[in-house]
Amino acid sequence: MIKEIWNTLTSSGKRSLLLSVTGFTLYALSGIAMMDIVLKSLESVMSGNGALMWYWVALVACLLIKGGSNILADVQKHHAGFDIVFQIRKNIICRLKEFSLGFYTNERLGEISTIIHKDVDKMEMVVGHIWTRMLADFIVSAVLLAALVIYSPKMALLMVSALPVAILFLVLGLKRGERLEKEAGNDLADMVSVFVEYVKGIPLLKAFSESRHFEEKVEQTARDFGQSSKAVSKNRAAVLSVYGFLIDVSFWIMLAVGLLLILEGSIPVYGFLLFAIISREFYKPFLALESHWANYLTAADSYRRIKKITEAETVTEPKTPVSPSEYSIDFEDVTFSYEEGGFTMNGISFHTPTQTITALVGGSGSGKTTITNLLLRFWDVTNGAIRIGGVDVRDMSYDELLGSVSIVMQNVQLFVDTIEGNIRLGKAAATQEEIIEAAKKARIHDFILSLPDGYQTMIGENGVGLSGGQKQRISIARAFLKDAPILLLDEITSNVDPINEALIQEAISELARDRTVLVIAHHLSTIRSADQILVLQDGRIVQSGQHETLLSDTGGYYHKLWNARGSKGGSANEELCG
Ligand SMILES: Nc1ncnc2c1ncn2[C@@H]1O[C@H](COP(=O)(O)OP(=O)(O)OP(=O)(O)O)[C@@H](O)[C@H]1O
Repeated sequence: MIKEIWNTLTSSGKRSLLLSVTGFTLYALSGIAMMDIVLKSLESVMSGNGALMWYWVALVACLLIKGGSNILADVQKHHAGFDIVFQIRKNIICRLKEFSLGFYTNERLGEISTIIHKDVDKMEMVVGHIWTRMLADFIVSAVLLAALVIYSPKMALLMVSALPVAILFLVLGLKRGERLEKEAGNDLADMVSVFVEYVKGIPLLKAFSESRHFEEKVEQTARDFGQSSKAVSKNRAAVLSVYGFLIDVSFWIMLAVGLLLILEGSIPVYGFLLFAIISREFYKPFLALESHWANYLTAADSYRRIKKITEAETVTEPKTPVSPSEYSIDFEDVTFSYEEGGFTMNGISFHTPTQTITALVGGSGSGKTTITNLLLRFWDVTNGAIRIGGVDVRDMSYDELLGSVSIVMQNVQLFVDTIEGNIRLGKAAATQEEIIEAAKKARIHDFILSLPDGYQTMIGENGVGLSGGQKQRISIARAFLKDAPILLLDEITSNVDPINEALIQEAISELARDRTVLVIAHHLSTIRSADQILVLQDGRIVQSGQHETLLSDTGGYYHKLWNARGSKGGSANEELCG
């Protein structure tokens, strides 16, 4: 991690880091020098040498160096910390754009947001606040040890006598802490994820009087996190107390034996006092070792989660992308499964000629959405191929693939922006006229004009303030504006009033014209005139053809679905194909 973080820093970040370490080192050394000067001046006063003036000058000089180096270290440590945070966030943002959209279904929103907020911020703490001080403290210790060994090897040896045992004890304690920290980190991510899910689902849970069950789940994750955090703190406290005690043992052995050395005349009183005072500075990084290390562990855990994003698989782009010349769709013996042992699609083959409509019908979980997901490369097929205009979708540039497809799904995603801004998502460079034209085709223009701020009306998060049908028509306007040759349509099943439903149906019929359309059909009546109907069951195409032909097979699955459609069937004038 240390090497990777160092490589992530920009050259100015690296410079700031080194300057900060230098500043902290000078700060500590000048403080120690001041103590030595005071001792020396005491010795000189006691022995009657009157050079006190020079000691004062030296003290003032050291004080100025101490103050200046502290300012330098503090300013530069923040520069280094912000540099690493900015670089990591920049890397993550770049990666987020490269992932297949399937990544976002797998990864939980709460976990991603914890990584971006909390984990990345911890990196600032490691680089700015921990590394700089830790490095400086150890440099100071090494300098002091060298100086004290030269002054009195015996006393220096006594000073470090219990250190190896203390450090061994600490390392073993920290190893245990590492495992506990990891568990606590995972529990935190789980808690945040469940909490976000809970908050997002409150209206639904209330509607189904199901909130108690979910509250228990939230409580349980909070309890798990509380317990794992407690285990971390308990372990840390125990290890720290024993470790501090062992270092203290070194110190007191040194003083006790030091007194004997004074008596036998091996060291002067000045030397004894020098060790008594300066050894405290020598021990400082060792005493802070546990907290440095504990912070390092927390940061390493965060860094592991950050790498889950920065090293997750992205969509592979072809070396030499190919563009299709027309927009037929072919699935050729496609095999796919989301995970081992889970839902599997087998031998899916079909051909949708350009500018025709293919409807996907089948029970819930039969694989209709999976077919559209595979076309968009949200996941890649395990075997077989998917082609647009004869070109394997993996040979098209991902941007071109996504640019060739408009999607109108049931769950419309709207952003906190103006209505115009939300429609403009279909084409960033669209003119005002183009946006109005798209809204007219989507049968939403009159409604927008009836609002006090018209196209500049702000809409709340996820379209708060708009009805389901209005949101649908805004998403249809986006698709008109994008004007892509392929349209993926998830037929609306949510309850919209009859007027909205009729308007949506009219708009969709117009949108479907002259495009290659794959429609996930829930109302069989609306796709009776589709050019082709694919009937899916458990991840396989069990029937295909046109409505009348399929219906005439009285033993077939389509016939069964048609008879079971009941009130969901809709009326004849709802035909998708206009
Ligand atoms: N991201 C995923 N990871 C694992 N399994 C998944 C994932 N998405 C869907 N599935 C599973 O794949 C199967 C097919 O799902 P799919 O959404 O394609 O069905 P569908 O026919 O569109 O259903 P519905 O009409 O209810 O939307 C289901 O069993 C579903 O649980």
